[in-house]
Amino acid sequence: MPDVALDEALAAVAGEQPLINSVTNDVTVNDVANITLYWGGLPVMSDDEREVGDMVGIADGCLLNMGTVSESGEETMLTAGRAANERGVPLVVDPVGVGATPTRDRVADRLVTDLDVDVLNGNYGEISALVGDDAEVRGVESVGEYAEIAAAAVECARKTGAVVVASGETDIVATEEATFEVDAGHSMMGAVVGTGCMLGVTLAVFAAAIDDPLSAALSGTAAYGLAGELAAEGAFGDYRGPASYKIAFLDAVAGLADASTPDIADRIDPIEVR
Ligand SMILES: Nc1ncnc2c1ncn2[C@@H]1O[C@H](COP(=O)(O)OP(=O)(O)O)[C@@H](O)[C@H]1O
Ligand SMILES: Cc1ncsc1CCOP(=O)(O)O
Ligand SMILES: [Mg+2]
Repeated sequence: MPDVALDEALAAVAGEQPLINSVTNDVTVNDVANITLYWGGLPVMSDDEREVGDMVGIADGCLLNMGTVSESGEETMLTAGRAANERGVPLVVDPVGVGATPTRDRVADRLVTDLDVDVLNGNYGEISALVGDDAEVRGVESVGEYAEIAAAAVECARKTGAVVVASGETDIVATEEATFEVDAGHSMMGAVVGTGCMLGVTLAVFAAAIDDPLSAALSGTAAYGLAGELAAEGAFGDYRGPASYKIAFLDAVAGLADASTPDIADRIDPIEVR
C-alpha cells in the first residue's frame, strides 16, 4: 500500500505551492482555476500555441482537458504535453467525452499515444470507451452500467502507462500492477458540472507535490472525496441545492487542511482484478 497520509499530502502541496498550467475547456475553466488555488497551488491557463510550451516549462504540473477541444486546441494540447514530457513536468489528461464522437476518440487517442501521461482521469464511460469496451457517453456524461470498470481501468493503465482514475460512485485507481477502490465522495458531486474537471486539476496539484504518481492519485482522489462529504454534511455551511453545494464544496477544499477529518488510508482498499 503506497504512502497516503492526508496531512502529509496537504503539507507537501502547501510547501510546494505548485504552478499548474491547465489547457482546459471553456465550460468549467474558472472552477478549475479556483480549485487549484484552494488546494494551495497556483493556476495559470495558458493555451496559446506560441506561449504554452514556455509556460509549461516553468510549471510544476500540467492538465490537458479536451472538453471543448478545437482543431487548434488539439495541437496546443500536444505542444503543452510534449513540453511537460521534455521538462519532466507531471502530466494529467482528462479525455472528456471520449466515446461520444469519432473526433473525440481520435483526439484522445493522440493524447495518450503521443504523450507520456502520468495520471489519466475520466468517468466510467470515458475510461471504458478508451479501451474499446462497451460504453455510453452522452456528450460528456457517463450513462449505463459498468460492472467491469476495474478491469477497464487496469487495461487503460496498461495501454497508456498512466495511473488511471475512473471516477463514479466509487472511484477506481489503477496501475498495471495494482488496483484500488477509493470510497469517498457524495452523490451531490454528480449533480454539479465540473466535478470531473476539478478532479483532474486536483490530481495535477497532488502529482506536482508528491513524487510517486500512484500516491498522488490516491491521496488526491481521496482528499477530493472527503471535501465532497464535508460539504454534504454542512460542515462548510448549509446548501439548498447543487448550486450552493458547489460553493460549500469549494470552501471545503480550501478548508480541508484545518478541518478535523478522518485520515484517508481507511478509504482506500486494494482490490484483485482478474
Ligand atoms: N454518486 C456519487 N457518489 C460519490 N461520489 C460521486 C458520485 N458521483 C460522482 N462522484 C464524484 O464526483 C467526481 C466526478 O466524478 P464523475 O461525475 O464521474 O466525473 P465527470 O463529471 O467527469 O462525469 C469524482 O470525485 C467522483 O468520485
Ligand atoms: C458540459 C461540458 N461540455 C464540454 S466540457 C463540459 C464540462 C464537463 O465537466 P465534467 O467532466 O467535470 O462533468
Ligand atoms: Mg469529466
